Amino acid sequence: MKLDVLIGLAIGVFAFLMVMGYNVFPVGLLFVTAYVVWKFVLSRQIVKNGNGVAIATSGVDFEDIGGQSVAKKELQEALDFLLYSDRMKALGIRPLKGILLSGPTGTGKTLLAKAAARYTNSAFLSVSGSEFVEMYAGVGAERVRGLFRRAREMVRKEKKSSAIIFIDEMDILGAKRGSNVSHHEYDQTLNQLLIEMDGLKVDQGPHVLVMAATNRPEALDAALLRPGRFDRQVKVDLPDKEGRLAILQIHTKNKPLAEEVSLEEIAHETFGFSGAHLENVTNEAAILALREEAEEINKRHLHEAVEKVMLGEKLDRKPTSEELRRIAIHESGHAILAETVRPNSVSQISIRSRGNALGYVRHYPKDDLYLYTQVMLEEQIMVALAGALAEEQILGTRSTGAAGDYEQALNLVEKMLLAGMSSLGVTDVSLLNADKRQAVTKDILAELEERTMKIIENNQQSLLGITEILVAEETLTGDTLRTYLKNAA
Ligand SMILES: Nc1ncnc2c1ncn2[C@@H]1O[C@H](COP(=O)(O)OP(=O)(O)OP(=O)(O)O)[C@@H](O)[C@H]1O
Ligand SMILES: [Zn+2]
Repeated sequence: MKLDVLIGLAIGVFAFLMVMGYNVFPVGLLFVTAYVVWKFVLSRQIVKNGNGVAIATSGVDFEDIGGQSVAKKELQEALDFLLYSDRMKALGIRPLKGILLSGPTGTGKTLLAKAAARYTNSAFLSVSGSEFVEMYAGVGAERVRGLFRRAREMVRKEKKSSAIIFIDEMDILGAKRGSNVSHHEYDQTLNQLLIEMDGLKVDQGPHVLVMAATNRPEALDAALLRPGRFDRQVKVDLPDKEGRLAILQIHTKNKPLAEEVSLEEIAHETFGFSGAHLENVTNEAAILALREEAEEINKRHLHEAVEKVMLGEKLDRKPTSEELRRIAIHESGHAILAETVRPNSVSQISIRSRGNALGYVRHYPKDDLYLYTQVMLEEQIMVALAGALAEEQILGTRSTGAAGDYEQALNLVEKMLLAGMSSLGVTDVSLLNADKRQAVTKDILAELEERTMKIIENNQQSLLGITEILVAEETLTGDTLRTYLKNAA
């Protein structure tokens, strides 16, 4: 190698100079130290990128994962194949080689893989699919080979019974082959992975289990899902209310919560949040408490943290007072409609701009619903339309602030059409021409607008009253809103 020749030459020159009586020893020492450090860093780099990062698994147990009871159960059942491999072997059952975890980001797939390693007393190696993306042909495939080699080494060194290789972002490495010419390199890498998995035998050396995670299972090459490869699939979904509560409990275990705090309530309000979002909420709440030098995390800290995670940071630009009043009218319109068609459904109204929402009304979801009736869809559309209609009723004009509402309303109308809930009855919507479709949509919206406007007209005094409170206070809880409406009636 060129470098070695250079080093040899350098040593020669230094030796010559020393013999000639020059004191070059300190300079030489400096060079040697620099070389050793460089070499060390480089070798670490190769291990890190090439063979996966070994991660200590201590600390993650299945109990540390909130909710996901179905995923946990399926996973544990699959892992029992590994734990009782002797019994499996006796019965001639094919060894378990791959498990695919699929689901949205932040739902705990990595946590599940770590817990799996602990459950089965396995060495744990974690890599990301993106680490295999290289410009040089063959590098990715070589990395895959190195990864399996290293997994077997770790089993021996750490005296474990097996190894689990966790590949995050599997879709980057395992995308459908041949779908893109420039992906030729991934194809080789994927082939190598399949070869390694096919070569895994129970009676030869330590057992290696591959766990992969993806949020786009449909993008994976079908060859990966064949028996003997990733033949177990575990779906990891967003947590339901009970799951959210469990996750909140886990992440507040070491945090001082005020007596008044109800995690149930927070779980109720955070429909659609992932585990990672919820962890973020508890952390943000603690930061807020710290900022206020409070000793405990109270209700308000948690509510603000939910808002922050949901809508991003506060906008820098403050709307003018005229704009604020319009926003307040708009949000009051949404809120009054919501309380009329579905009493007790509003959880909070705000005219504080965050992210790209100027103001918002938060609703309590009807416990995680999967089916909608026509009445419910119509009510939702009316709530969406009410913002702009309130503006029109009080100020005489609508504004661009309602664009998002219209989009939502149109989506809901689309749902109704598809479900046969329009004057067309049950029909293949895709066969309708655009004009026909638009005419039906228009009819539905016109009728609902009329009904919405009536409700707004009947409640104009309350609408103005709530607007004033909002302008003064910026936010209003659902309870305060209901008390106000009751007193106004
Ligand atoms: N079910 C859960 N219970 C407790 N904490 C959770 C749960 N799900 C997610 N978290 C929190 O979110 C963080 C991220 O989760 P994790 O990395 O496991 O998600 P992931 O599904 O692998 O996401 P990605 O697809 O983005 O890699 C965890 O470190 C944990 O703090
Ligand atoms: Zn709106």
